Amino acid sequence: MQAELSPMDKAKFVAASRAADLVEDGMRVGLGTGSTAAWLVRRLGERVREEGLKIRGVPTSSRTAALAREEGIEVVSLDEAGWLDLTIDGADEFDADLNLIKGGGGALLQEKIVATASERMVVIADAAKEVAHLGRFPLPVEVVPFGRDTTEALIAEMLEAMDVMGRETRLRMDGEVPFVTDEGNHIIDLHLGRIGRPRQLAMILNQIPGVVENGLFIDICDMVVVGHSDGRTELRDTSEVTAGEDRPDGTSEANIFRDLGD
Ligand SMILES: O=C(CO)[C@H](O)[C@H](O)COP(=O)(O)O
Repeated sequence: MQAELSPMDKAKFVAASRAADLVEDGMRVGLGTGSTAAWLVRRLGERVREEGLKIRGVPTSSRTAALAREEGIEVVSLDEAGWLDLTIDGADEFDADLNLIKGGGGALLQEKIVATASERMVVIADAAKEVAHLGRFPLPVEVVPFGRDTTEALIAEMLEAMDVMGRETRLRMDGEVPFVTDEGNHIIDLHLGRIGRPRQLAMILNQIPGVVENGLFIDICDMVVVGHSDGRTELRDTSEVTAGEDRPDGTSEANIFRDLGD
């Protein structure tokens, strides 16, 4: 099956496989949402079945919860688990400071709550997700349905006042109807092009009545596992860059590290 993977899926697969090796027996693990996180959940399911790995998983969406159960992972709520040892999730973009845009899959609210409740957050991403400046990917903002158009107008006004480059706001649709999140909210995607001050933007967005949460993850991610389509993986954290090898056939050489320097 894996011989048929597209180059991007191979990259996602190797990143997810390498991150799955960070999970240890007894851990309470936040399980991300999206196609990369789905590889992680499948790999953890294999480890549960084959190695008898015992973990409690806290999913970040109903989709991930269903997949984790299918894979035989014990699923618990965040409140049952309390503080988590590790969360592993995908991202739409990451920069050199490991700040992120997330929410392309519409699960940003649970993802941010779960990641924030974790001792450590590791992002798994194909190399195309790395950017010099956040904002090429539309920034998702979760809003309550009540007064949605007014909230959107307030966001647009704020973007103008902040002199943000691109200012297009677009309600996310699911066919003919607005996309609805697991919490029953809607998403407005902000097409900004480049976000000069992500920290400020994240704080200001959340001050607007009607905004529930935004997809900027600032100072939350501790490490990014970057996957390449040739099977290579690299680890990024804010202080160093290291690289290793993984194979897209599912076998792992994850302990081979090579220092890439600056
Ligand atoms: O934030 C997310 C879901 O809300 C995802 O992690 C993000 O959209 C990346 O998805 P994928 O792994 O499919 O590229």
